[in-house]
Amino acid sequence: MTSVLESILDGVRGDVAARESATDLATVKAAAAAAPPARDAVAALREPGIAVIAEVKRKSPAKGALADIGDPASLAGSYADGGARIISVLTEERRFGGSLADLDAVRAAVDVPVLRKDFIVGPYQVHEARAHGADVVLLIVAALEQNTLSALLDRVESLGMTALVEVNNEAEADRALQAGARVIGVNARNLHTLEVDRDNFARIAPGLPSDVLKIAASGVRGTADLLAYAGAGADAVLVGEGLVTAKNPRSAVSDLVAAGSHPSCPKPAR
Ligand SMILES: O=C(O)c1ccccc1NCC(=O)[C@H](O)[C@H](O)COP(=O)(O)O
Repeated sequence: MTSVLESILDGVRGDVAARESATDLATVKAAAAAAPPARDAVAALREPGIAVIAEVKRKSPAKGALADIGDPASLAGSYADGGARIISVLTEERRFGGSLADLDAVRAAVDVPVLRKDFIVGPYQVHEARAHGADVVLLIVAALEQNTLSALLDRVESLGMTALVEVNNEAEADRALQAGARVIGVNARNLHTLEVDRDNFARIAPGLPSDVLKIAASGVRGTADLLAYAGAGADAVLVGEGLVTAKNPRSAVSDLVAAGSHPSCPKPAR
């Protein structure tokens, strides 16, 4: 049976092929080269306290419609005002309702680094990300052969961006390290089954080198989850649903930021 991830990837490959036949790689590369330099996301993640990466997420395969986000720039502005260190923008269209136009709008609205959150399958999307102002690009280990993962990571870094390499188990974490990942996201959500296991981070993070930045992704509903992830060694949490469904996204972010910088919060393990 086709897993959720495989079916997302099938759609993404078709969409990338269509965009590439409209605008060729050379044109996208030139636009990327002309873009202002990428912001330093690693420095942002290394600031004191647990970093909050706040996501612009309209819908998802797991939950369906989450939020009617008419103005992603305004939402991103609220996240940044609340203290988010990085804004994550889901650009996948079919299953998440995102777009590169969302990335453009968010890039223009905030000064903090912006993550292109998508299902990257090849170099075209990496150059596209840079051309649209992304500073960070997500690479999902489960979606990529090892040689492709290593090549894409090198390409992301060669464009001055940071690769956030996502894993869901120890074998994927080993592959991320082998590829040279310096920023690893441990997703609580299994992208094949959509099952969320918040203990996943605590199982995997202790096996990662101390100089690797560790991001706990998915399933953060409030400060208790942030504190649990911090106690297990997280440098940052990545939050989507909990923020887009909040009555006041700015205060939801600032509550998380306050919890993550309170003296009683476990310090990032670096
Ligand atoms: O969110 C999903 O349903 C999903 C399904 C399949 C692949 C990826 C998916 N989500 C991407 C993410 O990693 C999350 O958007 C991100 O970690 C935030 O998660 P949450 O805070 O639980 O919305």
